[in-house]
Amino acid sequence: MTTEAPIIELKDISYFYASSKTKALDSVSLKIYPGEKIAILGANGAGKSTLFRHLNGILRPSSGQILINGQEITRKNIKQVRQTVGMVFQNPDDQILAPTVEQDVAFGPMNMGLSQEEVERRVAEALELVHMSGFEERSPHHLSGGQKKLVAIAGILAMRPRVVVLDEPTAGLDPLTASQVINMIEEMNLQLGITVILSTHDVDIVPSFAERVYVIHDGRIGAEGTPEEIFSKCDLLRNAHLRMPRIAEVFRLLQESGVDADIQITPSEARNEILRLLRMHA
Ligand SMILES: Nc1ncnc2c1ncn2[C@@H]1O[C@H](COP(=O)(O)OP(=O)(O)OP(=O)(O)O)[C@@H](O)[C@H]1O
Repeated sequence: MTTEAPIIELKDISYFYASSKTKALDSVSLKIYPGEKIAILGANGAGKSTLFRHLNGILRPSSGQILINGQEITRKNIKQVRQTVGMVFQNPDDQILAPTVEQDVAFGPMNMGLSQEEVERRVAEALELVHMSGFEERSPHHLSGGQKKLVAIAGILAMRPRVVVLDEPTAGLDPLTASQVINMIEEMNLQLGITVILSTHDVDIVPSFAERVYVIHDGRIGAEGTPEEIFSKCDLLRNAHLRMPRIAEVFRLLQESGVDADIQITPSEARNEILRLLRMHA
């Protein structure tokens, strides 16, 4: 965490869907700092998408305050807010509208009033970043789910936002495509300094991706901390309908069998711990 001011701050946000009489968010407070990689971890129906829809002004809170770059979202600054906070929706079909990939990725930068030359430059750059160069003339609707997701991310990157919010970016993707999408998200954080916030219920992708995790359950923030802190709270995870990462479960089973192992949550830390145990017992 840095000493900089938060780029996103939520103060005591609540949201009530009148149609389903659901309090989807209940006094949610959080702070996101520039350059961070954040995971919002929660089970189905926990409130992740509702939370995200507040971050670029799609929904207005029933109560509480949202500050983007220190400013409340107003009708006047909403365009600027959406250029600061780019949103990648769960279902790429909600986002992809143009007949070709190129036109689709160009949509955002064109709406920003940029010159044709600049739009073309940004489209080429964004497609290269998501490894989709060569797909310019293809119809987005005839791409695979993973490719559609990458085109949707390119469309957001072309606007050069400071923050990218991704709602369940790996949902419905096969394991290889899911890890390619996560790698690509990490690259955009590392190379472009973009703050990344993703939501997921996939506990196995969180440890190697996130620097900080917020656990959301029934519209409330249940915990905040590093992945190590979060995944040491077994009761909290169980109450939130989540679990430990598979790797950590192996170490818990070893502990139950009497092995003096420390619980690890990433493959590389797991390897180090196993090597340590092997050396100890050699
Ligand atoms: N448009 C809506 N109208 C009425 N109720 C809604 C609407 N969208 C969500 N809800 C309700 O609000 C609660 C939170 O839903 P939300 O979609 O934010 O959860 P989520 O964590 O994103 O879930 P998932 O992982 O299943 O996508 C749920 O109880 C849901 O039924």
